[in-house]
Amino acid sequence: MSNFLTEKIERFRGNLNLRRTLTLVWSVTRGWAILTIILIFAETALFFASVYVLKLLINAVSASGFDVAEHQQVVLRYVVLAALCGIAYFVVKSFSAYVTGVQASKVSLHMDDRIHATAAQLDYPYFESPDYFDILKRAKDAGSDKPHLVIVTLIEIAKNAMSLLGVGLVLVTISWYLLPILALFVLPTLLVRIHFANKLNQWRVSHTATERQAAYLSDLITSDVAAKEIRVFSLGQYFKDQYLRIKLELQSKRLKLNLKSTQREVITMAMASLGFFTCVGFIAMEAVNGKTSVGDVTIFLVVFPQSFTIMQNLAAGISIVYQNSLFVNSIFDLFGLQNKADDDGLAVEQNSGRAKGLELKNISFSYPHTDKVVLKDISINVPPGKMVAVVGLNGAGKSTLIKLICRLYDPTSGAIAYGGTDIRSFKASAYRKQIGIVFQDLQHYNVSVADNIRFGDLDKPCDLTELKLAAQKAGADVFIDKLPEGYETIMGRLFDKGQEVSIGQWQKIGIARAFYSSANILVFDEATSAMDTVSEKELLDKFRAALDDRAAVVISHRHSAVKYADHIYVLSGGRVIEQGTDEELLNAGGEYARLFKNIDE
Ligand SMILES: Nc1ncnc2c1ncn2[C@@H]1O[C@H](COP(=O)(O)OP(=O)(O)OP(=O)(O)O)[C@@H](O)[C@H]1O
Repeated sequence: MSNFLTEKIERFRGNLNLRRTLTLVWSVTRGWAILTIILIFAETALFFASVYVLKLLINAVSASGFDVAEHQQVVLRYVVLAALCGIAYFVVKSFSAYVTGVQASKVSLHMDDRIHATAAQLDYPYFESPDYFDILKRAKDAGSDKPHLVIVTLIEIAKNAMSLLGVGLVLVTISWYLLPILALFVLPTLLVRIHFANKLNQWRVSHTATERQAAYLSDLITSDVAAKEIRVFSLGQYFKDQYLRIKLELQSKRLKLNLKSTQREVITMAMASLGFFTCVGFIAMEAVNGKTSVGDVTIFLVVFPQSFTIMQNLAAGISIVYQNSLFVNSIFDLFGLQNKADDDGLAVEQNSGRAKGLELKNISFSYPHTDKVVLKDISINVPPGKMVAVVGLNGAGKSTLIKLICRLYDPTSGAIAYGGTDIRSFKASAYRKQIGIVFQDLQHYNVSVADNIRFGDLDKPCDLTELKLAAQKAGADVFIDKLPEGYETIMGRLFDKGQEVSIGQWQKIGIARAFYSSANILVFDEATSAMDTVSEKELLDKFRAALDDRAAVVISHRHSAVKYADHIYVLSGGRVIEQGTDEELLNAGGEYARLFKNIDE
C-alpha cells in the first residue's frame, strides 16, 4: 500500500515538474513576472483594504454621539476612501490583466520559436519516422500558451491559499477542526481530477497516431496537396467519410472517458457537500446545546461557505496546473529529442579551396528500424571538375545514395570522403554547405524568385548580378525576365500576386539555386526530368563550363541527361553492377545497354 502511494506521489511530482516551467517563464519574461507578482499583491491588498474601509464605513454610519454635520463628514470621508480603494482596485486589476496578457503572448512566442528551433535543427531521420510526428503533434496540440497558464493558475492558487488562510483564522476561533474535516471531504474531488487528467493524457498519447491520420485526411481534403486528383478521381466524398469515421470513433471513446470522469466527480462533489453540511450540522448542534454562541454561528454561516468555495477553487486550480503540466511535458518531450549526427567537428572552411572531390568507399546502408540492406558495398569516385552519373531502375537505391552524400544519414558501414577526409569528421552543417543539390521532389518556395535562388546560400550578401548569372546557367533567365516583376515576382499561387510556373521552370529555379550556392559538389537527382528536350540539351551543353572545377553527381532515368557524364555507375538492387563511359556501357551490352540502347532521342 505504501509502495503504491509512493509510486503515485512520485508520478505526480514527476509529471508536475513545476521548476522547469517556472524557470522557463522566468527566463523569458523576468521583468513582466516581477510586475505581475507586484500587481497581484497590490490587487489583493486593495481588495482587503476596500472591504476593511467598507466595514469602517458601516461602523461610522451606525455610530452615535456625533452631531449631524460631524457625522456626515465622517461618513463622507469613509465613502470617499472606499470609492478610492474601489477605483484603485479596478485600475490595478485591469492593468494586471494587461500585464498577464503581455506575459502570455511573450511566453507563447518563445515556445513557438523553440519548437521551430528544435524542429529546424533535428536530424533528417526524424522526418522519416512516425514517432517524431507523434511527438510533434502532441507538442503542437499542447499549445504554446500552456506554460503561462500553469503560472496564471499557480497565482490563482496562491490567491486562494491566502484567502483560505484569512477565513481559516476566523474559523479557528470557532472550532479548530472544521477546516481539516472540510479538507478531507474535498480531497477526493482533487484525487479524481488528477486520476482522470492522467487517464486523458494516456488516451492522448495512445491515440496520437489516429488523430494524425484524421489530420492527414483533413489536409488532403482542404489543402492544395491533392486538390487535382481529388477532383479528377472524385475522392473528396471518400476522404471526407474516412475522416468522419475516424473522428466519430475517437469522439465516442473520448466521451466515454468524459462520462466516467463526470460520474466520479459527481460522487466526490456530493461527498464534499456532505462534509460541508456535516460541519454545519455539528455547529448547529453545538449552538443548540449552548456550546457555541449565536455570534459564532452567524460568523460561521458567513465564513464557512466561503471557505468551502475557496477549497473547491484550490482543488480545481491544482488539477488544472497538473493537467497543463502534462501538456507542457509533451512540449519538453520535443525539446528533449537528441541529434545523432553530432554537429561538432572540423569546419570545412579550414580545409577549403576548390578542386575537392567525393569518394564513396565500400558503403552499405539500411534504413533505421529496417532489416533490408538498401545499398551494398558501393564504391563511387567523383573527382573535381568531373560529372559522374548514376542510373538504375526504380528502387535501385539512387535517392538513398544521395541522402548519404548529403549526410542526411550515415552509412551503416564504409565511408564517404570529401577532399580525402571522412565527412563524419566535419561539422555536419558546414559539410552540407559543400553540397548544392536539386532534389527529385524539390521544394517550391512561395517567395520571390530572387529568394528562391538566394536560398542556395543565405550567408552570401545578396547580389543581383550573381543571382542572374546562376539563373542564366540554369536556363531560367529567359522566363524570369518575362515575369511581371522579374526577380521580385512572388512564385506560386499561395499569396496575392503570386505567379505559378511550370514544373520544368521550377526545376530551372532549383538548378539556379544549386549554381548560386558556394558548394563544391553539385548533385542533380532527376533535376531535368520535367524539362523539355531543348532546355535540357541547352543546360547540359553548358553544364561542363558552368561546373568549372566543381564535382557533379547526376541521377537520371533519361539517357540524354547522363550520356555526357565522364563516368557512369549502374545500380541494381543496391549494388553497382556496371560502370564506364556511355560508349563503353552501350558496347558492353549489359543492363545499361538494355535500358538505353534502343531509345530514340
Ligand atoms: N525512408 C525509408 N525508409 C525505409 N526504406 C526506404 C526509405 N526510403 C526508401 N526506402 C527503400 O529503399 C529502397 C531504395 O529506394 P530509393 O528511393 O533510394 O530508390 P531509387 O533508386 O531512388 O528509386 P526511384 O528511381 O524510383 O527514385 C527502396 O526499396 C525503398 O523501399
